[in-house]
Amino acid sequence: MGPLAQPTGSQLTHDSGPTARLEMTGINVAFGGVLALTDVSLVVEPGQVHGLIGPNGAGKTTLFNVACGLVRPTSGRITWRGEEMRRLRPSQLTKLGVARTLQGVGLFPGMTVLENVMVGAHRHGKAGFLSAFLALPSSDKDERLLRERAMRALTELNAERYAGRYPGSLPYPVQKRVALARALVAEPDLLLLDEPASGLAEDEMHELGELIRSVVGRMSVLLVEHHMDLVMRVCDQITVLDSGKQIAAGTPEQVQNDPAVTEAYLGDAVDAEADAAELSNVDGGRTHG
Ligand SMILES: Nc1ncnc2c1ncn2[C@@H]1O[C@H](COP(=O)(O)OP(=O)(O)OP(=O)(O)O)[C@@H](O)[C@H]1O
Repeated sequence: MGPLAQPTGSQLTHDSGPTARLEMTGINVAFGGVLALTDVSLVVEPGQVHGLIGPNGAGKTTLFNVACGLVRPTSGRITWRGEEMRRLRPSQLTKLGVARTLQGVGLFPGMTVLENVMVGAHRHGKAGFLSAFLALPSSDKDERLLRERAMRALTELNAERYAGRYPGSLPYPVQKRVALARALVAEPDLLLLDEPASGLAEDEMHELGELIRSVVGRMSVLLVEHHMDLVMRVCDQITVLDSGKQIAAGTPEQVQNDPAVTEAYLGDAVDAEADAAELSNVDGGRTHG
């Protein structure tokens, strides 16, 4: 389920107004015997950046995947623009005004950067996804418009000079920018970002933060991210998960000052330290024993 699902009502049309609100309520997800999410609720308000944070294994990616329809919750309710969603196919995301970037970059290796971004523009191009994908636009005019939109998106991401290159020949941070251009070119009302800053250098992360803030007038954003400074800088609201449960929610300031959050992260750090100590003992044993 998720915005990928068909609305149970009749409205499938584009609505970029203030009703563009994603609401997930009482979400439970079980993978076999593992409870990945227990009674989690989260609302992405129109025009806001909502951060989703938590230590490793907290359930962030699972909730993100619920929001984009890749994981079907065991129970719970998802509404998008006031319409309850039921089971749907990922191909419907764009039509519903939702775009996402996943942890992996996910570009098509056999297509140029420009063609990759053109694929993302199909929501607005009359030529349609299949035509764009097969490079068979229904008309020269359609193709020209599609190209112009894609170039504009690449320019916004400062990646226009790579338009004719193939993704595999580009550094990882550039590939990430192209993936973001592909998501933005559809002009979504909701942008879902899963760890967009991973693998980025400090200055690139700063640029990413500015970019996220710059699109907020046009869309809302759900951001899963480990880099706390980025999250605290760009988010209006934050939900914190730990072991599949929501342990805090609020503004960056509220969340930062919440003892439950400190404890969850501290616990994680202490575990990591213990693991590291254990590892160094093992290593020491092997080397010197
Ligand atoms: N497909 C799956 N099958 C079984 N268990 C899964 C699956 N996906 C996730 N899990 C489990 O669900 C829990 C939540 O995982 P999830 O990846 O959502 O956490 P996360 O907060 O995104 O972690 P990280 O920050 O390490 O990416 C973990 O215990 C994980 O092992």
